[in-house]
Amino acid sequence: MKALELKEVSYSYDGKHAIIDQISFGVDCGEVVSLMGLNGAGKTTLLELIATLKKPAKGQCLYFDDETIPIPQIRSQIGYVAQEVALYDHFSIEENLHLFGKLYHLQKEALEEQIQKLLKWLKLEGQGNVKIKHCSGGMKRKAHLAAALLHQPKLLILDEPTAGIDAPTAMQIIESLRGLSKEGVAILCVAHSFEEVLALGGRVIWLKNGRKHQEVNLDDVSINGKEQIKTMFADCI
Ligand SMILES: Nc1ncnc2c1ncn2[C@@H]1O[C@H](COP(=O)(O)OP(=O)(O)OP(=O)(O)O)[C@@H](O)[C@H]1O
Repeated sequence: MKALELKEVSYSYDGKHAIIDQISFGVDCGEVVSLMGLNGAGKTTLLELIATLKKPAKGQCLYFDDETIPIPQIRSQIGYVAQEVALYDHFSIEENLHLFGKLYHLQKEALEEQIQKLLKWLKLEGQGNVKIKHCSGGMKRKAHLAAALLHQPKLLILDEPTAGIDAPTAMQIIESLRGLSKEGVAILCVAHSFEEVLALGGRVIWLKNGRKHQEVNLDDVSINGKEQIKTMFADCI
């Protein structure tokens, strides 16, 4: 099943210049798709369109092969991790997760179970009572990811989930994401570096000036091929 299908989606902030220009692609359940592109290529805008925070000027975003699914229902099946960590500084990681869980209307026991599962899975065990303002960048990113996963979304949309964190922690997050995709979650991720894209596997789509510039399935490419691709797309990284 397709978790997401974009059909010639366009968007403009001023009604004149297309920031997103007729982009089409799909993401299957259990698939990982990375988005790359230079600053200003349109990656964040595209994710906001997919997360239903913006409406396409033209074209259509389809979710779960269902043309009639209403926006609240789409949102209940999407996890969106924006570039900025949006957690309450004065509350602990667990307190934040409880707050978000209530927003998703999760039952108390199920929420507690899900929080403990996510803390363990993201290697945050024993750190749940640390206030966000005392967390390292990596801990904040992981807590943000946990908040987006509380309601067990089928489509996960991530805007540079490893920005500003060290390579081993970034790789831990990527491993966790790969695990999720194996469980059937569709993942669309703006990647921070080509190394991360390679570690994530799946498909990579390069955006350039709001358009889909190139698309490659890394699972079909040899190690030498990956080096060639890296060189080939150096102007987009
Ligand atoms: N609120 C806004 N109003 C007008 N223009 C905007 C707005 N937000 C973004 N833009 C413009 O849209 C274009 C795409 O921005 P966007 O943030 O989507 O790119 P990006 O690829 O995510 O960049 P980065 O890698 O720097 O995060 C840029 O030219 C940017 O200046």
